[in-house]
Amino acid sequence: MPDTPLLDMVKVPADTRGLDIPQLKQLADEVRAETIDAVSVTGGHLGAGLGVVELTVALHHVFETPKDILIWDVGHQCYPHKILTGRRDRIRTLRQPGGLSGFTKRSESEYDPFGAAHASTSISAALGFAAARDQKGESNRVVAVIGDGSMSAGMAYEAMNNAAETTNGQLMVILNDNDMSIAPPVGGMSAYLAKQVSGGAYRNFRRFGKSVAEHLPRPFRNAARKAEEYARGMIVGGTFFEELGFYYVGPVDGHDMDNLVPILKNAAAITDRPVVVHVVTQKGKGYAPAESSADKLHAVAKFDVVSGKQNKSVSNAPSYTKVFGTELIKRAERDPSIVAITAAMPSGTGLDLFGQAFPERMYDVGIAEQHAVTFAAGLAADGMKPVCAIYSTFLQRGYDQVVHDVAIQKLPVRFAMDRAGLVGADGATHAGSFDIGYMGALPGMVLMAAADEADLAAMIATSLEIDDRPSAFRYPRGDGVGVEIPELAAPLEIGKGRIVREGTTVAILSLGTRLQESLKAADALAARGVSATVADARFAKPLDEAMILRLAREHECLITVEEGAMGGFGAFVLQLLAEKGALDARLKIRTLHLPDIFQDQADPVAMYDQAGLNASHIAAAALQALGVEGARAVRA
Ligand SMILES: Cc1ncc(C[n+]2csc(CCOP(=O)(O)OP(=O)(O)O)c2C)c(N)n1
Ligand SMILES: CC(=O)[C@@H](O)[C@H](O)COP(=O)(O)O
Ligand SMILES: [Mg+2]
Repeated sequence: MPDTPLLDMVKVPADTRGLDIPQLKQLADEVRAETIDAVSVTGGHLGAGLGVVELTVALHHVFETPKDILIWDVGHQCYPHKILTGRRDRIRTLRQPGGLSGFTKRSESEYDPFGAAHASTSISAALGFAAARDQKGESNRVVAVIGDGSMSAGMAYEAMNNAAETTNGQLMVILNDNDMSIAPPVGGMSAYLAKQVSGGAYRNFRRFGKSVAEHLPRPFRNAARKAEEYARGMIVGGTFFEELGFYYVGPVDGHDMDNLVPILKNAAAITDRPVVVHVVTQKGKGYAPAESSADKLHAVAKFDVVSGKQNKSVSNAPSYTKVFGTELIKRAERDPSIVAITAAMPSGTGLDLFGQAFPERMYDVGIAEQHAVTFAAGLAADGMKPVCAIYSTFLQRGYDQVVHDVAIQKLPVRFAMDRAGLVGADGATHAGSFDIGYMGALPGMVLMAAADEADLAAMIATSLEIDDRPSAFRYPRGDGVGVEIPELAAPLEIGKGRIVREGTTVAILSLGTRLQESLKAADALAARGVSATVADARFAKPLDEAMILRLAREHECLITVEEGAMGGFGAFVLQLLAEKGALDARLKIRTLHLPDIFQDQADPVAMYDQAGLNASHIAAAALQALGVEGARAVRA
């Protein structure tokens, strides 16, 4: 590599515009090395970013960002983009408290015109920008970069379907086809794209240049018609996109700067209709440990650059995800009607284990949560026991389907909601904050929250026995607390909580894994001479009315604690007490829940501290409610 690193001179994309192709190639090499080094100290998403290094350099070279709009789908591949857009000095704060987000974020930079993290939103957002430019008479280009995996979501088609009649040539969609999602891609679109790519060598610049001619203003077109040959393959391929009114260009080698730059320039010259440029890349490109890894190092812990060895934290308790996967296998061995559905997250949900055991009974529907839910509803309607495993945050994508296709029809779909509560480094976009409210509001829904891994096993058993209505159980990202899990957990009595510790003055009513902190809070209160009962609600719906009314009746103070936003469990308890006339001046109540803000990334414990949901906060809330002096300074 030449002496003077170009990356030291390139602070923002404008600094790349005077570079020639060899220099752009050098810059790409430097950006790739910087990305690998940065992620080795921060952890995060690696494979996707490595796959778009050349594309990122070429896009910022060809388009005048930030005036031209560049929107990354999901945004997990945006680290090279951040390095090139004035954030190289902070790239080693990625996903750290107070540091750079692991995804694109409007508040972080003018080069991030639209935030991401949930997949398949980029074309809709880009179309919005394009339509706005049309309205304002501005001619800047708008570019959306979307991966092949993210093209499996309905939202991408909704936008493609709408594009041709919503804007003229402002919109360009770069389809980043690396033939990977987190796992290998699934579905017809993936097969279609593979066919496009397999149709011979990638198109190159020499032939494409002439084909643009027919899209040039008329005076130039005749000159172009003299050209001996239009690049038929460059134009005719991509029928699917052409039918949607797009001009299809590709497939193009996304690592070949010699062709990528001129092709992007030519595609940018097409202004009479939206353009899709089908770029073929390799996820994990340029880093051997990523290239050889099955998941192309989609997400990594901190690692040693030379060996690729990750410093993964070791715990003697299994993760909740592992417990879910293992328990479901046990149940499926005994019940052939059990089938499992994931929306492109087999390893994240633990269903990869289930899929190995029962390949015919595990469905990966791609990034398609809406479809996953209604597909599960169809399975349930025809007598199967579908377990739909979708992260709490991603289930938001399929909520109307939960209401309309599952709950109203009282279909016994089982929802395994992993990543419930705060998730840490992925920050606000991935927090499972809202499912208690949005699932608990549905008539007939049985909604459970595991306090530990043994509870999770029992809730899986409980859910599988519920055949007359939908049920859901939530559990957090990360490891359990190390309690023993029975070989075959007994199902719970629906709507029944449990008293874990008897006391007299304060009742702490916990839902989910805040139980451990609630018990520590009771100890802290005891040290201050205050006796506390600790109860595990287990069910957010139906509530254990008898237990809750008794707690209210027999204690001076009632504290509810949940790993969810306001309008969830605490609200349900308050509504119950109000309806039963159990709210009176004697009873002092505090509902502890996630704060009414979107919390940025940090370590989960620190985030729960910020949220006021650790033991010291629970104890302080009780003392403050009781009017005890110095309530705030409780050391738990
Ligand atoms: C709605 C939604 N569902 C699931 C995910 C989890 N997820 C993040 S990246 C990814 C795979 C994306 O594949 P692709 O678009 O091909 O990008 P690549 O990683 O291959 O660059 C998935 C499933 C998500 N971010 N959003
Ligand atoms: C980018 C994305 O959405 C996924 O990769 C997500 O970050 C996975 O989250 P977990 O690491 O909790 O499985
Ligand atoms: Mg992909």
